[in-house]
Amino acid sequence: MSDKPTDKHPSGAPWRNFYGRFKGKGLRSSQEAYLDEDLAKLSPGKVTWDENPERTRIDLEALFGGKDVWLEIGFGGGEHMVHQAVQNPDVGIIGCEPYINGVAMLLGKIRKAGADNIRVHPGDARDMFDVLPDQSLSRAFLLYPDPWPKKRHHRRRFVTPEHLEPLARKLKPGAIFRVATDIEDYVRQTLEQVPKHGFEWLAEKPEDWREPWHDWISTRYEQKAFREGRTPHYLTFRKS
Ligand SMILES: C[S@@+](CC[C@H](N)C(=O)[O-])C[C@H]1O[C@@H](n2cnc3c(N)ncnc32)[C@H](O)[C@@H]1O
Repeated sequence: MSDKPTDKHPSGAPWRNFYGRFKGKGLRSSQEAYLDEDLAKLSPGKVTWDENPERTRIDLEALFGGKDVWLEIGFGGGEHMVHQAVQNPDVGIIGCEPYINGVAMLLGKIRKAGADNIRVHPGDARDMFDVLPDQSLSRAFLLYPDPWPKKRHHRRRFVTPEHLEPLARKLKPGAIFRVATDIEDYVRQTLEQVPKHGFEWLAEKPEDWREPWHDWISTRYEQKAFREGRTPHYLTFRKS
């Protein structure tokens, strides 16, 4: 059975009532329109459901016609994802973000750029790990993940086995995983944890973290980090 996106939730309420979590300012009416009109069309959720969870998978061939597939985890306002989509029309990009205001911002940017190679999951990246085929992604981005600064909250960080193990399974051998963070202790945890999951840190010298990627565009969160005097770190890993 296939799960077709429809214009309305079965209850008749607009989809935006069911996506993500609301946070921050209310949505402008134009943003509500983006959510109502565009989100169902941009869903990666053409999942073939099966009683066996191992066979419940997204058909990426149908979604992107055989293009390389990249994943952005926590796209915030979506500026980086739209930038990459426009620069790389031969790639299909799936973005995950539970922050509904961010999803609405992204949809506005997709309309403006006219990008047709983005699909949006308005929720947790772990939902995608459940439905993506293994070894299907050639790139993943984790850009300024939530820092969880208190020590007792470090286990909530994305760079923990709970997230890294399924992410590693979804990446192809040779795939690239980029992590940007402005938190030194996050760098420590990333360099400690990510290599345990079959990734090699691609740094010729330790200070290579200072250089942004050649195709980088600064994100909203990075701009905030600069304003508050924090230093970005750019880490690149390759999946073995
Ligand atoms: C600090 S913000 C950075 C946003 C954006 N990448 C940037 O650089 O501006 C971290 C984002 O990750 C999202 N996030 C947190 N946990 C997530 C998860 N499990 N799956 C997807 N997104 C997540 C949050 O909602 C938040 O928008």
